[in-house]
Amino acid sequence: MSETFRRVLIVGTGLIGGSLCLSIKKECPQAILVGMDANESSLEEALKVRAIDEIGTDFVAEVLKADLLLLCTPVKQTLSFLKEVDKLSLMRPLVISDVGSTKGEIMGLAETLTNDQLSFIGGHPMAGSHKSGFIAADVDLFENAYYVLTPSSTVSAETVDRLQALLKGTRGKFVEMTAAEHDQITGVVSHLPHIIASALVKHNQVLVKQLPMTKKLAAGGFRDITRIASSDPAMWTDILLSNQEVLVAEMKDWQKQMADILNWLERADKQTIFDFFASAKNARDALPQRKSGAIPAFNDLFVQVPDHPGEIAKVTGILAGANVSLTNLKIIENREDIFGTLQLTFKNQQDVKIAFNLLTKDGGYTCYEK
Ligand SMILES: NC(=O)c1ccc[n+]([C@@H]2O[C@H](COP(=O)([O-])OP(=O)(O)OC[C@H]3O[C@@H](n4cnc5c(N)ncnc54)[C@H](O)[C@@H]3O)[C@@H](O)[C@H]2O)c1
Ligand SMILES: O=C(O)C(=O)C[C@]1(C(=O)O)C=C[C@@H](O)C=C1
Repeated sequence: MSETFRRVLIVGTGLIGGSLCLSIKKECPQAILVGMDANESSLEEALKVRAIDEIGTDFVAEVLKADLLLLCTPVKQTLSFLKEVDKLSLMRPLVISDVGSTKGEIMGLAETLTNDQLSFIGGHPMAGSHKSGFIAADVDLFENAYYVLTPSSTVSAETVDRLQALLKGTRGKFVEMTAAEHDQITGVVSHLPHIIASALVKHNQVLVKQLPMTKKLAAGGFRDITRIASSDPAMWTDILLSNQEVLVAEMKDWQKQMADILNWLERADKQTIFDFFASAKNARDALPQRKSGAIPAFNDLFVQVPDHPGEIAKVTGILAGANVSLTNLKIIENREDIFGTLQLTFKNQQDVKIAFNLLTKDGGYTCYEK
């Protein structure tokens, strides 16, 4: 049985770092988890629910004491931390891993580290959300999700085993691959779809200005395909710039595909259009089903409210009357001055269902879940 990590420093206790802390605490409660984050509220939330044991204040001092450093920040920030740690005089071995959505750039840097106390294992759990911060962290986020590891060339198999043992509570499926393979695959299945989702929302905005009803008619299809456009723009800027080469090639390919479809449409080529949809349907239907956990429930309810003073208090009053607590309430932009949308977030799906019934039946509100 290999030795476990005693003191773990997690930098970035947001969605991914926070979810990792929760799953480490579940299976390896003996590990001392020290959190650091630029956002104090994420740290305080994490400490409050004992996802971390301590809040660190001095990065260098904490690195010197840690056995494992988990970098859970946006990709470009992770690169800066790794460069900083490489310069330190470490008195004992330190294993470092990250969770960044791209692997080529970080592994390129990891292979040039000169500090012989460091071992770097790139990591990327393939599950997430459009939400950010510890508030969105979930102990089950990585259940049944692939967890990619890209150990650098000097790292021993035993060190990789130690990391996997610590992360056992994620219930992720660990898989090793090269950074280049990782970036090629995620470029296609994750990064390009994010660009397309955001471009679709931007495309829609033009018509929203001319025909405001566009917003209201955007139903399940538009909402499903654009959910990820609500993700953190800073994180996605880093991802695109970090996987630039792959994405430039993929976008050229995508443009070619769009040009082909445009051509079939202009020529009203019924058979080719049918074949396109049929082969896409077959491929989509053949995707492996994901078991519970990997697709997180967002516990959100969207409520349409008339733009009257006191309307928000009425909604929260109905929920308070039934003892249903909210974890977040957001007013979604409303330019029509007729109805606005409240995004209510609850602790679990059961509360979402109770709130849905109360607000539709007792309150007469129109509610939907995504
Ligand atoms: N969101 C996803 O779906 C997803 C999935 C897998 C991997 N990732 C990767 O995980 C990493 C974190 O993403 P996330 O979704 O948890 O984002 P997040 O915004 O929820 O968390 C990132 C945290 O890092 C903190 N941070 C940023 N710069 C910092 C700095 N200089 N010092 C200290 N703290 C700093 C932020 O305050 C934030 O709390 C990214 O590299 C991302 O590419 C994201
Ligand atoms: O489900 C989502 O919201 C995600 O965007 C998660 C998602 C993805 O599937 O593209 C996003 C980035 C990650 O690096 C891994 C997973």
